[in-house]
Amino acid sequence: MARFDLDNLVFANKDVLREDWQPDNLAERDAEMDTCASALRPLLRGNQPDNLFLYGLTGVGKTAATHALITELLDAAADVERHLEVVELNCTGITSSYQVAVNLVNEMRTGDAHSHALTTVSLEKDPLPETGHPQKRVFRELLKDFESAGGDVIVVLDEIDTIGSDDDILYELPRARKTYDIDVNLGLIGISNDFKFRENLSPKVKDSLCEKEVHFQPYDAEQLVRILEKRADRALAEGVLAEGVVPLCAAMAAQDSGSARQALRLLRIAGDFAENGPSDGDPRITEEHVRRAEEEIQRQQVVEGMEELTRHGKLVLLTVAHLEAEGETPERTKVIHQRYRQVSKREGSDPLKRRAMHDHLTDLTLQGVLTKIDDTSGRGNYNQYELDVELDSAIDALEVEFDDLTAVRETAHRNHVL
Ligand SMILES: Nc1ncnc2c1ncn2[C@@H]1O[C@H](COP(=O)(O)OP(=O)(O)OP(=O)(O)O)[C@@H](O)[C@H]1O
Repeated sequence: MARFDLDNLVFANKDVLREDWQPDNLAERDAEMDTCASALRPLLRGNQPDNLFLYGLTGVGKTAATHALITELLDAAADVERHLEVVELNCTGITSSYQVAVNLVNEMRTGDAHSHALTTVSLEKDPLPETGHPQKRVFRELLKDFESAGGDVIVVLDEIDTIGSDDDILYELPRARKTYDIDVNLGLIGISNDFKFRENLSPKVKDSLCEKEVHFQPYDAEQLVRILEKRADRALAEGVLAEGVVPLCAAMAAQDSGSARQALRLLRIAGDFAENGPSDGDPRITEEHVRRAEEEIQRQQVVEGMEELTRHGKLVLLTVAHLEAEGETPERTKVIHQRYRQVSKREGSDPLKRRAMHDHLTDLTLQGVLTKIDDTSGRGNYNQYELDVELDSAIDALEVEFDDLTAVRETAHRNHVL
């Protein structure tokens, strides 16, 4: 096939399988969207809405449902001739209420406000500097801007957990009508995948932000099949899907996380393998492509996770990879530490004490690279660790940091674990 030949492609519209594609009708989230709609409906009659807090694990449709809902609400507001403005902020990297307020102001004031999926306000005012004002003053500016927007306002704060305990804004915004005497109905939608953040909210914030809480449960395999089928219909060329591919992507994602993002990613990467692999002019996505996609995703995950690791985190992972190649995992912390000391010395690093090394085992477990197994057999209670990713993926990722890992691969082959 010529390099840019457009015949025999797997994808009809690959964008439909991408993360930022907004489905017209969001399947499988009717109940959650109904609850949210009932909280926001008062706006259509010029009344104060209930604030909403949407939470659930990653990839379960919180943001997609919010976008779909706001689109419906804006249509309904236009029908009854009510002026409604929306400001959306993704709080990733924002760590304080002050920064949230400045970013909201600038979201409304700078020309690129509409680059956000939802934001509809666009004021022609100078942006605020990121620092240097008292917090109260920034809050006041924000509320003045809400008034200047000329209608009622919905503020969407996605990934709101990044502000941690610096959460004044979640208390101030819902009270703004009273405290700052502004004549705007204001609805706040907070979105988070951090369950601890929700648990740790102070009672006063909980009362105001979480007037209605909506828990998005992980999708099960059947739901993921229906979600994938809808998107695959538009994304893929006719007849390219082998039977069993969608159920396999759905089952893998349901078993692991219940995330639609993960299921879509599996299908997209499987499609890439099918489109770019040998096909005799008749490409088809097969279950084999899905399995390769899963390995590829895992490999990427480890590589990404590795980038965040310190040198000692990497040495700990290398140690567990050695043990895995020898067929010795799961293994206890004590033994891992003994091997880690040897590995560190060989790699020219001073080994950490056992407790400090154990912190790295915990971090790697939280990142999903290792699994911890409680061993209560025999005397005492031990933690054991093993890889939670394919050994092959871990070695690939480790090769970025360490020179020659051929010996680990050879050991793994000898022991039939690769
Ligand atoms: N019910 C659904 N139907 C179709 N696509 C969906 C559905 N739920 C989620 N998706 C898709 O899955 C991807 C992830 O969804 P979304 O960003 O809404 O998840 P989230 O719960 O907000 O995750 P995070 O907490 O990581 O931000 C998006 O591409 C979204 O379009």
